[in-house]
Amino acid sequence: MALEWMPRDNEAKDHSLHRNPYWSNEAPGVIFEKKPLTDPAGKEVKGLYVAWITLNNPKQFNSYTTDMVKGVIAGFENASLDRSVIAAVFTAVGPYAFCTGGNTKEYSEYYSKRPDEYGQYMELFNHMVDAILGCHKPVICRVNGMRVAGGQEIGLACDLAISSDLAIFGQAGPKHGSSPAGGSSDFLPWFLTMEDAMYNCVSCEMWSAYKMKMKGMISKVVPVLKIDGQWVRNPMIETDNYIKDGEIVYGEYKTGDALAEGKALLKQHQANADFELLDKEVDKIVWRFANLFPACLVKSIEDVRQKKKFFWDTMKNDHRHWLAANMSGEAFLGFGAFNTKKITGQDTIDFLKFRQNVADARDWDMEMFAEVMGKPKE
Ligand SMILES: CC(C)(COP(=O)(O)OP(=O)(O)OC[C@H]1O[C@@H](n2cnc3c(N)ncnc32)[C@H](O)[C@@H]1OP(=O)(O)O)[C@@H](O)C(=O)NCCC(=O)NCCSC(=O)C1=CCCCC1=O
Repeated sequence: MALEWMPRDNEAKDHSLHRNPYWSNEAPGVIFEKKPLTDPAGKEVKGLYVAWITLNNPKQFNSYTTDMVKGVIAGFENASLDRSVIAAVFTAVGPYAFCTGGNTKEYSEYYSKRPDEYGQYMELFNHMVDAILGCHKPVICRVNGMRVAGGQEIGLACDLAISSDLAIFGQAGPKHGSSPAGGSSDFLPWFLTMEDAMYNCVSCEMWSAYKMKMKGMISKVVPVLKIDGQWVRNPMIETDNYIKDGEIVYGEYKTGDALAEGKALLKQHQANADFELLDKEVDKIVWRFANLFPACLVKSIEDVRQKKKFFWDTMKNDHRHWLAANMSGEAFLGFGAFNTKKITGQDTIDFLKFRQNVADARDWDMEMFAEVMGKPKE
């Protein structure tokens, strides 16, 4: 006799935390989808899914608004708790950007000079990073375009990145009034050498996908331009040569006429980018994961993730407080300058004048701020 006599409740419970209030197909928003798992021949596997969490704000380069942050949290928390989900894919709409971070319009027009409001926002932002790092499914960043600022931070929180070769990677904070304290300063030194992490974090220079692949920050780069039926690698980036005149040129921007030609070709074709190869690579990884023991897989992933979490968990509350305070000073100026670039014709402040004012121990009042901001054009 077995144990049939023991009372059992066999009705499957619903563990999903969220009922999609922050998901929508309307931009700006976050799209949450459960796509069927497919085998290498493209055949659907019954009852198993991949959760796709898609940032949908292409007009503003998929920057996340406050409500979108909530949508991302809901997406990862539901994916984590869904027993039919194999992996989560984090991506965005369109051929230009995965994400360029916080929405600078919201930052400038609402959060600047409201430090407590921004502190509350940062709690949501930190929760978004925690939801990615805490998702009990493998998380793949499908980098459909540039991954900049907070976009780089939420991308680095993912377990693996597969990238379009048109993507660029970097930070924008020190140029536009913030610091890469949404994860990059904690994660990047794990991905790159300390020297590279330092420079990429602070310089606001954008590095190509090929360069980042070479440096080990992402898993795979694929072309997305298909011209006359042929895949064409990013025409602005050197990929055919490794060394020129004793310098590593692979992954660097071309120069002179070659760069101008590349730019023109990109301008002509980027809008019609084809993500077939990108999706194939994502599917390949998901299929590999689907054919591993789920518990052993996620335990292994979370053991590696823990190293990223170590510094993030140590620093995240401090980041929240500093970023809140900063919203009344440099962030007011930096995001204000970027947000008013169409009014003034310049997207940054006059940094040297600002430093001169600081050197003269000037009060940080609106008079001093006005001296360094652009002026409305006639
Ligand atoms: C370098 C850029 C990312 C790309 O430059 P470029 O290719 O020249 O494109 P643009 O013409 O600048 O941008 C195209 C349109 O998109 C709008 N846009 C771009 N990014 C944002 C954004 N983040 N929010 C809102 N709108 C955005 C841009 O205004 C253009 O619109 P238009 O109407 O003119 O067509 C460059 O775009 C850039 O530097 N963007 C700003 C990046 C930025 O500062 N992000 C916020 C950084 S701070 C952050 O993310 C943080 C995260 C958590 C921790 C704290 C924190 O600060």
